[in-house]
Amino acid sequence: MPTIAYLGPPGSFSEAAALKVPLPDKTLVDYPTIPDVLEAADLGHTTFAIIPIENAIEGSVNLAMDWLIHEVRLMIFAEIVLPIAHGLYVAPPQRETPFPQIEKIFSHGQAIAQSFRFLRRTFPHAQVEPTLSTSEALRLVAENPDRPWAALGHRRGAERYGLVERIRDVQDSPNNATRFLLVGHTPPAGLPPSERKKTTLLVTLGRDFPGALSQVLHCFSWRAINLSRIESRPTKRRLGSYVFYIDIDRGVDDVLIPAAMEELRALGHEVRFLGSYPVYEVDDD
Ligand SMILES: O=C(O)C(=O)Cc1ccccc1
Repeated sequence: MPTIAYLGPPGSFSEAAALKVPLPDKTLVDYPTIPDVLEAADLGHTTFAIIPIENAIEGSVNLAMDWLIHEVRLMIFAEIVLPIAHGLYVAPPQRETPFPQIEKIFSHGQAIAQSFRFLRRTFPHAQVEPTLSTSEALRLVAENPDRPWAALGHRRGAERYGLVERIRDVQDSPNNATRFLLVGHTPPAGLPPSERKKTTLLVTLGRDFPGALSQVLHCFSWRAINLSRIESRPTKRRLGSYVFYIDIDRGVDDVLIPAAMEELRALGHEVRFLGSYPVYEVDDD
């Protein structure tokens, strides 16, 4: 049975995304950090890993992107788009603690960023402290019931740790969603067909010259290859040098995408193929 590494402990959004991977039999294994999750799959401790890569409000999850780009050699096999709603949870003894007396609010940096307006307005005096995951924050609050603390996280995660909901839907946009990637070394058998597909490439400019990026984009545009996302991340070799993470809004074909990659290489750019994969938009139920 395939195993999927995810950012734990149980009750995280990553777990909710992993549960939605459309493979009939799977076992989930939790790890404490995103690098640990990716390394588990890279070293073969698990068959796959699932990582959050981009959020509708906060944008890229840089740690996940950078580890995927630089530290492991994994391919992308599927994308799961999960709606994200955060609630504010407290331990049972704090169910009536007035908001101005809540001293600390814990959560993952992404969840804090996705709820920043709410936190500033409703808890201007609270100390906001980042944790490795939202479920880690929920657990911390549950383990310290006598402290006037709260956590932002997933409703089902909060139920698992016996917490009480004080406010629901605190994220700064009702359409909040996160893209998760399923990555591994060997493609899964039996993923169902999807309406949408994507292809992801990493392009590093060979050398910098006026119009270098425009040249790269031109290789796609004249072939009518539509890009749905382009992000630059540091190459980490020196300041000011970037790798472009490029999503194409369709699956790889026999002619146009391979030709674009060949042309980019002939022009002296580095190209890495990260995968061509189905996109599943799921409900969080
Ligand atoms: O901390 C979690 O629960 C995660 O899985 C990371 C995350 C945090 C906030 C939104 C989406 C993913």
